[in-house]
Amino acid sequence: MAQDLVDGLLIKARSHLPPPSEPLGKLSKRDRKGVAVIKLKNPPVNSLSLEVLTEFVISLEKLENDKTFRGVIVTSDCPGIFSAGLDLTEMCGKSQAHYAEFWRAVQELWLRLYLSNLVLIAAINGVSPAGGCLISLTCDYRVLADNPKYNIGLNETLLGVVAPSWFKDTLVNTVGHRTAERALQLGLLFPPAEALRVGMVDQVVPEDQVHSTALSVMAQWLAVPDHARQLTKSLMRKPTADRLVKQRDADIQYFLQFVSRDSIQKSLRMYLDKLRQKKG
Ligand SMILES: CCCCCCCCC/C=C/C(=O)SCCNC(=O)CCNC(=O)[C@H](O)C(C)(C)COP(=O)(O)OP(=O)(O)OC[C@H]1O[C@@H](n2cnc3c(N)ncnc32)[C@H](O)[C@@H]1OP(=O)(O)O
Repeated sequence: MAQDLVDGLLIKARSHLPPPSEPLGKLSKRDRKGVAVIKLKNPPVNSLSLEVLTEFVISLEKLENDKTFRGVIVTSDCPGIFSAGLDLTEMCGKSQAHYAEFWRAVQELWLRLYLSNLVLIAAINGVSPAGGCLISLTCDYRVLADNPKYNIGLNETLLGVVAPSWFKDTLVNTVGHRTAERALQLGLLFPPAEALRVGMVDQVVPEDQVHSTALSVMAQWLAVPDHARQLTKSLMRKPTADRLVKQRDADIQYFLQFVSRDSIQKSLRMYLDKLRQKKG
């Protein structure tokens, strides 16, 4: 087992058998070949800082270019938290140049994940608001741990900000227009049973079965010839991705204008203060 620890992101690239302590589930040894595991590791809440976003993109690129790998399981190393979403401190009180660099990195990660040739399975082992939810939505399949605390959704409006059009598109492509419209306006975070009902996740399983289920699902997806599956994925997703590709700079400018507004800075600061005060 090759293991590589990058700042903020633990990558376990598994080209051989897992250690015997891990349950094999229903999988044969062959099924597990060529599957990497990307574990987000940026304690305490796996927020997506510029550094994490950058490392994530580099790791994906490495896996895409290494023909040993055909699938990736995306999961978390932080107990109870898949990802708290974009790092709010990257969007508060920083320079215009910083905002631009940060937003380009968010765009880049979304494009890489959404159009990845690899099979991506999200093993969601914790709460997953906003950007955390977005990461899982870019995957081909989502397995969520059955824990009432593990809410998932795009809650941006509750922070006083707006989910960008490509966040919205990703959700619409997953759950349909009406469900997305309601979820986005209300900033809904769905508990597991609701998330399953609306199609935000594909399966809800007991917490100790998330990883083994993700591996079983992976085997099913890897049984399909790569070229046919990849072209089909591209057919389904490229029109959505192209909308951002065609206007990346304009999207960054829009973000800059939006995030620089006093009212938005105030909303974000208040939200962060509220999180900090929670501790008491
Ligand atoms: C183009 C168009 C224009 C569009 C322009 C706008 C586009 C914006 C799109 C935004 C996308 C996003 O993802 S915005 C991010 C949305 N994320 C969220 O709402 C999640 C907020 N976090 C939480 O709800 C909770 O922290 C949760 C994840 C459940 C974990 O709860 P816990 O009790 O375990 O932990 P907490 O005590 O709350 O948090 C531990 C510490 O982590 C910090 N923290 C928590 N979440 C954080 C976060 N996202 N970023 C930074 N820091 C965070 C807290 O402040 C604490 O800091 P200390 O007190 O200092 O230790």
